[in-house]
Amino acid sequence: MAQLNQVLQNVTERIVQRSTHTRTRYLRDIEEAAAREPVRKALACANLAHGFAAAPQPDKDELKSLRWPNIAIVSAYNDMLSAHQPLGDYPAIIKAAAREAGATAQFAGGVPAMCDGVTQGRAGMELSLFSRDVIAMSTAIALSHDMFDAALCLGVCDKIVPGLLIGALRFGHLPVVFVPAGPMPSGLPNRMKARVRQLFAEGKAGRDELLQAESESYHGPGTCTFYGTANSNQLLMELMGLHLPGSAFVNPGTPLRDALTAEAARRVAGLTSLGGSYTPIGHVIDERAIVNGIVGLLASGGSTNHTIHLVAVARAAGILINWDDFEDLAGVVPLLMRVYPNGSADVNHFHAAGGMAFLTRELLDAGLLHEDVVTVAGQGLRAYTQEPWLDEGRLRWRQAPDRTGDAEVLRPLADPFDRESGLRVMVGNLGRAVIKTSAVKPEHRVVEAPAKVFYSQQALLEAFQAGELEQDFVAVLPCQGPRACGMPELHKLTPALGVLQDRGFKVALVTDGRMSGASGKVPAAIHVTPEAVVGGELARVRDGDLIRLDSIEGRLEALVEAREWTQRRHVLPQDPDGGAMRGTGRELFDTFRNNTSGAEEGAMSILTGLDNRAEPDADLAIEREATREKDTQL
Ligand SMILES: O=C(O)[C@H](O)[C@@H](O)[C@H](O)[C@H](O)COP(=O)(O)O
Ligand code: SF4
Repeated sequence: MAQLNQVLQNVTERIVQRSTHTRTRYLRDIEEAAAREPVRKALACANLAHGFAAAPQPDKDELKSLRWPNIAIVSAYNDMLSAHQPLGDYPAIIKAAAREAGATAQFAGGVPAMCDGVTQGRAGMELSLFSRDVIAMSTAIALSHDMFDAALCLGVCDKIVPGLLIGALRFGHLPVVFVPAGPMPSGLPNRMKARVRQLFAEGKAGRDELLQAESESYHGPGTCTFYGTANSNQLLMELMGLHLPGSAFVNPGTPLRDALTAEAARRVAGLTSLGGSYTPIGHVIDERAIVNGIVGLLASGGSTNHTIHLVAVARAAGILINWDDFEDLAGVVPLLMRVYPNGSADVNHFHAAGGMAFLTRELLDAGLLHEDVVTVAGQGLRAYTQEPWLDEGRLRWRQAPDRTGDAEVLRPLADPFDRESGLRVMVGNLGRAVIKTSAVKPEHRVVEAPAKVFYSQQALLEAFQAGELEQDFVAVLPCQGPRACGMPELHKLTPALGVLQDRGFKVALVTDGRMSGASGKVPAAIHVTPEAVVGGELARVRDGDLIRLDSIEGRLEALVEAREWTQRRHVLPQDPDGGAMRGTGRELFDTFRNNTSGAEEGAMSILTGLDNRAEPDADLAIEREATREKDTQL
């Protein structure tokens, strides 16, 4: 255990060193912004009167008296995301609970939220990644009213929690609690849904049958039950200390869910400078919290999207991380959870088997999480080894079960699903990439096959339907990166590539685009950086080139004779930005595409002015090699 903890300490110390300049400045900035009295006291009368003009009289009196803390509600409610639909009822619960706690609460602002399930495979997916930055900016607009002593962020899905968190961190002097809605009850198992999709892709199931399966899987309010980016977000909010303990996977529309929402309002009021335990979010999210998030993501087989979002969130707090940090932790963090796409269970099964409290205790006791952290539940992460329950209507917390409720879903550290968590950084002559192998069978973790280059998902799917892909091949999709077309998820490829894999062909995907957190069984080296349209090596690949994807050794290579390779031109399609999509608003995001950083820097089109370019530097590589060598001796 001591050796595992040593790697955790080494990686954390490396991040602290790398971030000294930016983190010091961040802490200084939030110190200067912190107020020891109601923030709204600094407003002129006119500003203040505008701020409470529409408030109900009791709140107006309190807002005018400057006695009580005032809480901002920032919400991503809409009817498009099943996960966000329950949030519509939360402001009323929050306002009532705030008053009980001697505080007021105002709906400070809404943020947009895109459902990646609705836009998957469509032009709207090209706005998805940058919607994270729009959400961060919208959060800032809400909090910019300067009426607030704390905030509650209501959001669940993919880019929404990262966007809310980036925005809230830029008001790092405020205490902030994240409030989730929880997963929908289990419907048609995800594996059966995926099976019907493959049958449909093969023409063996009709559209009615497919729609029936999808509707039985996605059937009500709440987060989709696979372990994708949305549910990875919930795990991160717990392990980074921004949820009340055990909030992540309590179903919506239940008494326990509503009790946790009300308690979040009471708790955040108590965390203000007026509440006696001032806990600004900028102190909760420090290097240790970020490392705890990475460890939890790895141990759970979480979404690859967080090799981008977590980097961006860390930057917003002045903390610089890169993919080497993920990989070095992945070398010692075991896989303790198997939830679809990494298994057949869903997050409700995980929760019932012991859930976050069990997982947190196992990792803490192994020295794989920093315990000495600041959280919204108080000092130390040990509180998160408890789960909430209602004792005759009273919200309480109790210890996690000693044993897992289902060893097929959740394992103790002594008996992991895998000694390593299955996230690798791939290096070689095609650039740097990431791959998640926790859902890839061992026999598919090395693929060496001829390249077939496609410049769109549609082109590959048409080739599949035409029967042109009945062979071993590596699908290479360049020009899918952030600057090219907003780095869409290419998850629509999963059923077709899954059919070919099931037919016995060795298939893999290499792209500078993303995959969904729900992708999994087909080996995919994604987020290739630098991306093709800025000179990345994917643009040199030609049909027929032998590509080797070796996720065991972490190598991604075009096996082309060196001289021929370097003499090749970069080939880009006529319209490398994927073409202006008429009627989809794509052109409104030109500024984001033109200003975005690379995937390993969080693909950020905001905060790019911060002095935070952290490249994987030579010293780091030497140190990493040394750490690796040491690890192999473990
Ligand atoms: O990163 C993710 O987890 C995905 O973006 C997810 O939020 C999205 O909804 C998937 O597309 C759902 O999977 P299906 O498309 O397979 O339903
Ligand atoms: S998990 Fe994905 S599909 Fe489900 S509501 Fe969230 S964004 Fe939409």
